[in-house]
Amino acid sequence: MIDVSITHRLPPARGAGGKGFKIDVSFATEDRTLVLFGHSGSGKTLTLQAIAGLMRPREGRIVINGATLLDTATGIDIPARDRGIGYVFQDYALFPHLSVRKNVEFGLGAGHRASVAGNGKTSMADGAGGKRRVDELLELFEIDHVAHNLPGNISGGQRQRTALARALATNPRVLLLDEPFSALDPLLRVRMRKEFTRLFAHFDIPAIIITHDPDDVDAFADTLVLYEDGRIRHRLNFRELRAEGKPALGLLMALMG
Ligand SMILES: Nc1ncnc2c1ncn2[C@@H]1O[C@H](COP(=O)(O)OP(=O)(O)OP(=O)(O)O)[C@@H](O)[C@H]1O
Repeated sequence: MIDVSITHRLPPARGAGGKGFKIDVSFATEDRTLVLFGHSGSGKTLTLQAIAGLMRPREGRIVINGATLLDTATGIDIPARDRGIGYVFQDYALFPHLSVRKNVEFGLGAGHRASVAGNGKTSMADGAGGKRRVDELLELFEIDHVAHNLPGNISGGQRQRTALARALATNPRVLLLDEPFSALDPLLRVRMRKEFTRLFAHFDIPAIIITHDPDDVDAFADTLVLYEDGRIRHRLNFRELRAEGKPALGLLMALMG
């Protein structure tokens, strides 16, 4: 269950005119994959940052699978490192000086901190268990043969798999993916979408995905939230629309005008 409600106002950037930016969004779903869709600058990344604890909204409540990560009304604000979030940034944000293996291992350390903070999941950071877990992830993501390479010496798809493996190593409550396929060429995008579908089913973790690409929406959205200028303009239940044989994507395109 993902339940998010945030309100915040950002002042205009220094030297820039205008009113700044106001975000006021609220959505909840029991679905596994929620897609945030909308024009550039509509507030999608700010939403992920607030969920991850990287931005503190003025008012808000964020509950993931029963765990309250933020509730400004009651003063709850779990620190980012203890939220149990697997965040894959648009540019993957891999550590360039660490091997693929060490990047994934880093995730294990974060997972350990989250489990110490009491997210109810088993810790897997230590000793032989940790090494086994890293081996499993490297194999599952088909990056075991490049485990000792630096991120600068692997392909775009391998970089993306490394970032996802690192995020999943934390044993997260939820995955946050910011335009996960935008850095890939079109052919690789098609392949990685198929791989992600397989991996999502394997891990069975709720995911919130930001995208500008209707093909991502088609591949992943159970629920779709359409952002416009810091607000939610529409919410579509893609799972139901698909089940009813309705042209969900056509409906979305019509709504986008
Ligand atoms: N730290 C900040 N200070 C001031 N304004 C900011 C800051 N971060 C984001 N903004 C503004 O907030 C608005 C929403 O930004 P956000 O990054 O959430 O958009 P987005 O929907 O993710 O866009 P994109 O699809 O291009 O990534 C934008 O107008 C942006 O300029």
